[in-house]
Amino acid sequence: MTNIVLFGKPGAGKGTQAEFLKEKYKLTHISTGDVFRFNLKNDTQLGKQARVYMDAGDLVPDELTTKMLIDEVNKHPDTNGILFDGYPRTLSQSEALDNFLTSINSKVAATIALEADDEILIQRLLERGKTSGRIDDQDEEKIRNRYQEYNEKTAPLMNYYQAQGKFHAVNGIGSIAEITDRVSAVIDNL
Ligand SMILES: Nc1ncnc2c1ncn2[C@@H]1O[C@H](COP(=O)(O)OP(=O)(O)O)[C@@H](O)[C@H]1O
Repeated sequence: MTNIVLFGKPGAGKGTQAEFLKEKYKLTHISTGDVFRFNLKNDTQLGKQARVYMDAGDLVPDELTTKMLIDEVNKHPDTNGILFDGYPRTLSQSEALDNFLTSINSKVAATIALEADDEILIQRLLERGKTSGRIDDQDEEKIRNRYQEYNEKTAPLMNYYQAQGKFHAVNGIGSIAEITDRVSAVIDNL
């Protein structure tokens, strides 16, 4: 299994790149944000528990998120590899992911970060909010809260993966195809 973690701030383009990369490398794309939104829409137990956090732009508690993630991975026992999008987002999640992957004789092959400037990203999200219907993209205060969550809880993961020699940063500004090429160059060298 070639498992790739796509890393980046809200709006960095993880979901967009994942759509191309999953086809190109025949990977299973798991977006925790998408899974949560599906549960919200269908008003499941999980959706009910996650809603207050998501609507505020806060992270959903680790225990709930990790359980959901493991359930998703277990739905694809024969996959070539998973493209993780939006997970892990805290140190506890990265440790949980490593422990889980070890338990199935696998590991994270690489973490690839899409890098872009905050102000550009906030504008992108506000644009997305006009058409996507996502409550968390329509209010600048909620967006800024997600950046604060990212800076406090997610940014430290860069060191975690750097220490393992698995962290690769890619310039996230450019055309979609250019960025896919940059990410592909990293994957092709693994
Ligand atoms: N790994 C995670 N841990 C905790 N909460 C998460 C995680 N992934 C997604 N969420 C919740 O779902 C929301 C939307 O996630 P996502 O679609 O990845 O949005 P974005 O990257 O645009 O902020 C997050 O703000 C958070 O509330």
